[in-house]
Amino acid sequence: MRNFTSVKDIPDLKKVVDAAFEIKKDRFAFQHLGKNKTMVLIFFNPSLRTRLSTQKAAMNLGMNTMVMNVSEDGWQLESELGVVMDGDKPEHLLEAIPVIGKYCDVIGVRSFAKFQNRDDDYSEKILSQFIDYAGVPVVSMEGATRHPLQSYADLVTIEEFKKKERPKVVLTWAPHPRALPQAVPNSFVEWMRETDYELVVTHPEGYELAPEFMGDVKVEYDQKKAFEGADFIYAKNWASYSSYGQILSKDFGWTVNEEKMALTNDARFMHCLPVRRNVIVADGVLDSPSSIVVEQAANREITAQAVLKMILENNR
Ligand SMILES: NCCC[C@H](NC(=O)CCC(=O)O)C(=O)O
Ligand SMILES: NC(=O)OP(=O)(O)O
Repeated sequence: MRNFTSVKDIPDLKKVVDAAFEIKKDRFAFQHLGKNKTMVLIFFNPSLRTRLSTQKAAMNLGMNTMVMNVSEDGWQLESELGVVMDGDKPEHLLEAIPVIGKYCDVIGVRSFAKFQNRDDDYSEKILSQFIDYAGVPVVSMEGATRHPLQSYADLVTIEEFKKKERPKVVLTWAPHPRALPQAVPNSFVEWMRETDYELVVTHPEGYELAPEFMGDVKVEYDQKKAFEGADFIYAKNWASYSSYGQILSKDFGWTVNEEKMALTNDARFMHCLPVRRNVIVADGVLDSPSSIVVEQAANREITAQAVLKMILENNR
């Protein structure tokens, strides 16, 4: 594996789950791999978990890390090709990316969907320029259409907490005041489809995810029906794909609450965080023993480390 931007970069899903559990046993056993290696983490958008867990993962492997919030600390970067740069952006990605690549051995990039143009977002315009011009391996720390470090941690968390071989996993849309990207749900579905779990997606009409991610995954428009017998409830808001970037509903009838959780098979509650309390999910669920959101976030360190370990081993 050179770059990590989707589940398709993973050669064998079972092996990477085992690799994560191996790291969990002793996360400092591979310090020799990263000695004198540097990771640069570039953020076009805010972060708490990805920033800290990926840095920690790199440090566990003996790497040095440098973090840059491009939107605040650096020159504003132009990404359009062939433009006359007489506006507010002093530097082009075409120079910035290879320069960053000269200072490090691995680059992590976070660049969310901009919601200006669906084709630009779904072609991963920024992330693919990093892959083309960096000269070193690139790890997605949430692109426009996927959040693979999150999904890998989600999978490991389900493996840790599942009580039956083939759990029923439900991805439910929930309301939110802002338009959020489809990266987390797309990616979650993409990873879950590689397992033999029973996967059901539930959302209001108009919130269908891109067909390339959904394939033949079952959509149940009745949220309560979807919750019946579920072993895991994964909540997330996303903006519409078909009416691209639009908020079609803020219906609090979709908030995950105790009454709905009672329909499940004593399900565990998951969310990638940050989560808006009493909008996405009621306090009563988030503060109950069924919530595993903190354990899920803790696994971000483990799976980021597993990814970096694979990259360091393969690019020696
Ligand atoms: N990295 C995990 C989620 C990041 C982002 N959430 C957010 O932007 C939430 C912001 C807010 O709640 O206002 C998303 O949905 O893709
Ligand atoms: N879940 C997640 O990626 O969190 P951050 O946006 O805080 O990094």
